[in-house]
Amino acid sequence: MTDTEMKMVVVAGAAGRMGQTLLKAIHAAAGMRIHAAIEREGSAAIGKDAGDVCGIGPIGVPITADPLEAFVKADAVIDFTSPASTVEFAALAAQARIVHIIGTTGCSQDDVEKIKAASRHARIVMSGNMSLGVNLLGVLVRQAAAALEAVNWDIEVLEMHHNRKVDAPSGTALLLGAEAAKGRGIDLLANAVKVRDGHTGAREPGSIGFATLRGGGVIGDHEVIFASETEMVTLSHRATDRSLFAQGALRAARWAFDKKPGFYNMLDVLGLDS
Ligand SMILES: NC(=O)C1=CN([C@@H]2O[C@H](COP(=O)(O)OP(=O)(O)OC[C@H]3O[C@@H](n4cnc5c(N)ncnc54)[C@H](OP(=O)(O)O)[C@@H]3O)[C@@H](O)[C@H]2O)C=CC1
Ligand SMILES: O=C(O)C1=N[C@H](C(=O)O)C[C@H](O)C1
Repeated sequence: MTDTEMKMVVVAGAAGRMGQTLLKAIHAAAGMRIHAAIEREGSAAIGKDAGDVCGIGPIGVPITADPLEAFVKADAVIDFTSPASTVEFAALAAQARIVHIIGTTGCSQDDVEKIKAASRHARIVMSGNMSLGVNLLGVLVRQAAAALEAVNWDIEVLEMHHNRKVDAPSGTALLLGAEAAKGRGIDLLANAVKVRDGHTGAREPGSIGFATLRGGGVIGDHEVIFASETEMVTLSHRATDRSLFAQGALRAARWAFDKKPGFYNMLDVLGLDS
């Protein structure tokens, strides 16, 4: 391992589902070190050893609520937290000139603009899904949407997640919807139907519909359905272990290390056609 490789990594939201998964993945990764682990001010995890929190035993890294101190000598921060904290961390990552990997979903357009502004000085990779499979699926959805013309084929995106998820539709569903819109040459925001309730009227031709299911411990299921009068094509992905997302995030951090400041996504990291 040399100074030209990713080493010192900060985990934001260290006590969360993804935070714990990331701590374990970084601890096991060749050449990478858990430089710091941070949580929200007032969290019950503050002061605890990050290794104890994620179940690998003590590693001598206490969880703190001081992101600036954590970022200053770090190479990267990996952040699966909440929109407000992610916007704050992007500004601090820019100040510290480090890599910022963002898995947080549910960010508003305004949040994304602020994150993009921070990417003038930070190398930021942001994606609603860090897995190879979902990003490949996105490329396939774009191709299918381009090939199956809107006049005959309706597009619906269905997702199911665990009962603790707080945002809807999922970041992945929106990523897949965006790829479908790209394939059709339309704007997703102007054509998305995210809620149906009551007397909705007939389906708007050319729209892209979203349906959200929540229940149990489902890690992440997604389907993109192309439906015509006479046939149906379904492209789908199922995540069966959260370590999938952590491995994608580590890959993104390594990739971003020698890049120029900028706003990147997983298609850039994976070298898939964008
Ligand atoms: N892109 C991808 O591939 C994936 C994205 N995700 C996304 O990642 C995010 C987190 O998911 P998940 O781990 O399941 O959620 P959790 O709620 O389990 O974890 C989020 C953690 O972040 C903490 N947090 C909130 N605010 C701050 C702050 N200001 N500073 C430090 N820590 C903070 C939370 O603390 P507290 O609970 O005290 O608020 C919590 O411990 C979600 O947006 C989810 O959709 C998840 C999986 C894959
Ligand atoms: O909150 C989750 O758990 C997940 N969130 C991401 C999303 O919103 O798509 C990715 C994954 O599906 C798990």
